[in-house]
Amino acid sequence: MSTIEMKNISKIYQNGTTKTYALKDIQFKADNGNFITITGPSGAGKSTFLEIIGGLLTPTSGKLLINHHSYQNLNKKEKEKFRLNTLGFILQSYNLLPYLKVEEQFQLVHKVKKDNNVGPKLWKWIVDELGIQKLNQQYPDELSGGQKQRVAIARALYTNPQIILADEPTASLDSARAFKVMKMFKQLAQKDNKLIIVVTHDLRLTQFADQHYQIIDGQITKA
Ligand SMILES: Nc1ncnc2c1ncn2[C@@H]1O[C@H](COP(=O)(O)OP(=O)(O)OP(=O)(O)O)[C@@H](O)[C@H]1O
Repeated sequence: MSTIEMKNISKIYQNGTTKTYALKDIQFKADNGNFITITGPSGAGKSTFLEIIGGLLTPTSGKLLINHHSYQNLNKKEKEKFRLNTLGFILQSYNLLPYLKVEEQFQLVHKVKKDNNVGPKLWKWIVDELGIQKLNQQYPDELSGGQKQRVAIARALYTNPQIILADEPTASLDSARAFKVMKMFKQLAQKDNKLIIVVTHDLRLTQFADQHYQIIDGQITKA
């Protein structure tokens, strides 16, 4: 069972004397088995929201509960363990290592997390769904933007995370590919009981989600 809960989360960025109120008193709860999309205009706070859940950013105030435990109370090692074992993060920048072939990108993940990664059957399904079967021997700079994005999605799924956070995971994909990825996420939530949260500009993607939220001006509402 994986649950994320945000209680009165606010985030203020401060640059010199300039304050930006990126998130304002957010209340949010999500359970495993759900595929959730979050849309909103540019600068509304979507990435900030996702990065706080993923532990990449610390909120200015409020509480983040993961599986009913306070994330902020975990020590550094426990936070690293949670991120490695439970979380899959698909970032806007693909973050592929330029000197590794595609198959080596996955092997590297395996070196870092040896156990409880995806089994061969699920991995084959993921690779087929993403259409990356033939890319194993390519280096990132030999791939198109869409191919890089699909490899980055596969890499995040390799560790078989319970919670998947994705920031604009289909920005470089054409509509058909983007919809295929959404269907894959929906299936992973339903069949493998994962919690998947996708932040996107693309309103068409919300049709695949179990729940859809909007973030506007730092505030979240269920759509
Ligand atoms: N490191 C930072 N320092 C200062 N302000 C920031 C920082 N990161 C984000 N902001 C500001 O916080 C607000 C929310 O930004 P955020 O990136 O979360 O929005 P977003 O909805 O993800 O936007 P986009 O869709 O364009 O990626 C914006 O006003 C942004 O300019």
